[in-house]
Amino acid sequence: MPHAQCPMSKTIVVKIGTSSLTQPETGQLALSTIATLAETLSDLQRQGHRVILVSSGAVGVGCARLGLTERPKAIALKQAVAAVGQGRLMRVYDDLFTTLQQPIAQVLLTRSDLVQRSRYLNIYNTFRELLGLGVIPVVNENDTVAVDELKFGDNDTLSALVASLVEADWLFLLTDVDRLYSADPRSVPDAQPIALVSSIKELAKLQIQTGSQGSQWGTGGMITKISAARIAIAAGVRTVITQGRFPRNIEKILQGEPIGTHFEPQPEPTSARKRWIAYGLVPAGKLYLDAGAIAAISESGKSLLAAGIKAVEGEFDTQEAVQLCDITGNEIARGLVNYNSEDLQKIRGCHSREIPTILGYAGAETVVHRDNLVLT
Ligand SMILES: Nc1ncnc2c1ncn2[C@@H]1O[C@H](COP(=O)(O)OP(=O)(O)O)[C@@H](O)[C@H]1O
Ligand SMILES: N[C@@H](CCC(=O)OP(=O)(O)O)C(=O)O
Repeated sequence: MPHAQCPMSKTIVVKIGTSSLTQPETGQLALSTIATLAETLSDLQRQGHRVILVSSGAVGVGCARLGLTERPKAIALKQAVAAVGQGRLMRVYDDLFTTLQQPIAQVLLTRSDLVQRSRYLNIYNTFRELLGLGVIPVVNENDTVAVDELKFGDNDTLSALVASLVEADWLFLLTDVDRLYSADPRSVPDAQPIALVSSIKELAKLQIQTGSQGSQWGTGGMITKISAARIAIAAGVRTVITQGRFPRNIEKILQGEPIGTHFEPQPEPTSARKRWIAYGLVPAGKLYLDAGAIAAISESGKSLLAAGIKAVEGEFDTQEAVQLCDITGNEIARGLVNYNSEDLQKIRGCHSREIPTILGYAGAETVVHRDNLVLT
């Protein structure tokens, strides 16, 4: 979020996971970590930076409050527990930040808040006002009302979307390991630490193993942090994975110390509208493309034509978002379609000039125009 007054001031999004906010043995709050985090973020705010905290912990704290020893699996129970924990969590944050004279705000988001462009922009305006007022917004998913089909699912993704929305300079993903490794260091003792990932291409080459899940209370494990980093760096946000137990490291990292794993931002960030298409919208279907179409969209920056579509999956309307995949289902891009799924089933594989005869009307020449297409 640009700031007219001070060129040195940065927009910083910090995400802290349940594994750092709670003590692993008891599930009780890790008070010293939270207090140091509050001090660090308040100091950064006072130095002129704009700070947003994305905090997990509603479910973990709710469980501790209710004496539950395991993260609930049933959705209704999880939503009820989150309602207990979120209030408790905010109470703790507000006590600590108030002691430090730092106002905070609670912002609870659901996936559907980002789908509609007007709501997406509205959230942007709210963040801008809060940051302009010197407030630190404390963001979480609104777990109590979120439905499965429309969920961020994990706060790593949420924090990357928030960082992209506000065009942050930095995203810090605080967790219970000191950095990213070539494999899960808990199960692979000789896993190699990774200090720097300089591009999305390099990330693919590293072939990092992440196992299937995270710690006992965490949700996504390392895999969601890596995909969050991809979203953030595509938006031009420098991303760091580092240990949550030492929040003061955030200041050291900002001063240039090589702590944690750094992901360099893409030099030419994807435009705000394309970021909304790629990550704000929820794709309603999939188009499977042949090799020629993949080369055309990914190497030559061309629009997608019907001729390159091998198969169509899902039911969607015109102007909805779909995933563009290779024949095995790997996503390459996302885009807004100019035809609904029913019409696409009829014209897939056909030349554009045949479309009016097949459909009985002259539709768009492209299925996804390059202005509405974004490589993921
Ligand atoms: N390649 C990897 N490098 C580092 N940690 C990994 C890796 N793969 C899996 N992990 C695991 O991910 C865990 C952190 O994820 P998670 O428990 O979801 O944390 P949080 O609650 O901070 O979101 C670590 O405890 C670690 O065991
Ligand atoms: N919204 C959930 C957190 C989901 C989540 O991503 O948790 P974590 O892996 O600990 O960051 C909560 O507040 O419990």
